[in-house]
Amino acid sequence: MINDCTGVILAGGRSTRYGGRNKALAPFGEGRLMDAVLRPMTEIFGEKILIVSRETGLYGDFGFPVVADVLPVPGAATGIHAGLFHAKTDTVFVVACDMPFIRPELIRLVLSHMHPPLLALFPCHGKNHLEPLCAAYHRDGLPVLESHILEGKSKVQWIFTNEKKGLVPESLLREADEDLQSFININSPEDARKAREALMMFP
Ligand SMILES: Nc1nc2c(ncn2[C@@H]2O[C@H](COP(=O)(O)OP(=O)(O)OP(=O)(O)O)[C@@H](O)[C@H]2O)c(=O)[nH]1
Repeated sequence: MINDCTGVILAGGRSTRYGGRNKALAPFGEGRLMDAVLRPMTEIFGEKILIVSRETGLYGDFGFPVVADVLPVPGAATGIHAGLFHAKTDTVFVVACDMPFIRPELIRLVLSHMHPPLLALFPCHGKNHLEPLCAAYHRDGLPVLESHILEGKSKVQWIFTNEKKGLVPESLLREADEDLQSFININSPEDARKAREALMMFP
């Protein structure tokens, strides 16, 4: 178990592409989509997990603290900001509530490369495709994150300067997760249907 880091699950989205029904609570496997994300996260972080949302009343029955966004700008970046703001550790590992195939090995790999002076560390695969919603962040990045969000910039992967930003290359990622399934995310009911099928074939 990793002690000096908090696992943060982003769950304050509007699920527009999911038809407006909260996808975090959608049935998935033997539980809900959120349960599928919580399982690998608890394997790594134990009790040290925060669920971050605009509304804090939605997730009380998952057994983890639910904390509220701090900035009034909707978006995943605001959730990351709130995770860093509320966490009691300097480092957080953030994952979206719609990434049910995230592998504990991948989380461990990313965190093993998170060292000063990095403020953010992103998995990188394909043609320079960064994964800001499955990444590690340091508390010292809060001010820069906050000012960019308030300026209306939401692409977290481009907020940090090159010296403060690290990338975990695809070759290393594949050692932890050969097919990079960790990065599959569920946006629509059709995505969920395909993922449930995959789950039945490869439980
Ligand atoms: N805390 C918090 N999380 C957010 C917010 N907006 C999005 N998220 C989360 O960020 C992750 C990625 O969100 P998206 O899939 O891009 O957006 P979404 O709102 O969930 O879905 P769409 O409305 O279909 O775009 C999901 O885990 C969301 O729950 C927000 O304002 N606050």
